[in-house]
Amino acid sequence: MDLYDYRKGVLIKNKSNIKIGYQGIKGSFSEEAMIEFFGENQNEVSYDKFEDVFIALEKDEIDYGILPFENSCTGAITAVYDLLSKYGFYIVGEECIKIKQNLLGINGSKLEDIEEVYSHPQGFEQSKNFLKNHDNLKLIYFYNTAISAKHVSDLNDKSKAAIASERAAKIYGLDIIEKEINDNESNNTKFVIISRKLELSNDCNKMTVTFSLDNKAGTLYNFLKHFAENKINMVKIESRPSKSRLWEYVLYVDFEGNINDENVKNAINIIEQKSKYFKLLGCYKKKEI
Ligand SMILES: O=C(O)C(=O)C[C@]1(C(=O)O)C=C[C@@H](O)C=C1
Repeated sequence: MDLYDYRKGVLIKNKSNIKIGYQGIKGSFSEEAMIEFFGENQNEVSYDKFEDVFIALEKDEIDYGILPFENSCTGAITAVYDLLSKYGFYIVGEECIKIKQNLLGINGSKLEDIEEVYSHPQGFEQSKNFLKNHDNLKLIYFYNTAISAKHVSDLNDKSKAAIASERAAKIYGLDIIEKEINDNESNNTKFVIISRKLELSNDCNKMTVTFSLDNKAGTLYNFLKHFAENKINMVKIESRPSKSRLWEYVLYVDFEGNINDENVKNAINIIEQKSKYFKLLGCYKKKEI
């Protein structure tokens, strides 16, 4: 496909009167990331599962979805990569928020009372050290950290706790039994804003492309050298099983630049010609932290 075909995408998103979908309920980190990116009082729709956000976008029920993409300690949220490829949507923005996990219980409950803890798998994964030191706790995997907090509040039982944010504690009237139990102090999650259409603008300074490789010696080097030769700063590579052919992979590469930069055009033109499958997933504004 000629690079210029990509410009059929919408130019610069119009942020008024839009419907935004996220996974979870009020008090989830996804909702927090949505507020950070789009601002307060948006026309928001919440869903139980990541895939529900994709389905809603496909059905035109929402204009954008916001989903977690990578945690600074636990790595890629691979389910979201796979859904992005399944539904063929685009990345139009990114947000990054600091994640502080807390052990929450109903009013008056103490650590000694807790027997069962509810959270999203990421909540447990990010609080491994705390949980290792309290291995009597039974962990119950739940859709989302905030849904866990609400559930504990509804159960109104001193033996139940949730791992979730301070904001979720406030919203669902829970006490913080143990503050900031995440293993790493600089625990951040990057979120992507997804859309049915590609959006391009001159102030975009980060891009994501996805492509597949032949399983032959030197193929990856032969692809990646085009980034180096064009002096492009690559910021991330993620590899996911292609799912259509056994032991074949699809690469997701993030790099700095804009689709209109000559060096970017050179590199991605060559990579596109050489790869069996290629897609420009997005050209968006990098979140500076
Ligand atoms: O459970 C939430 O509150 C979410 O928004 C989901 C999610 C995730 O899937 O990674 C988002 C950010 C944090 O890393 C923990 C959980």
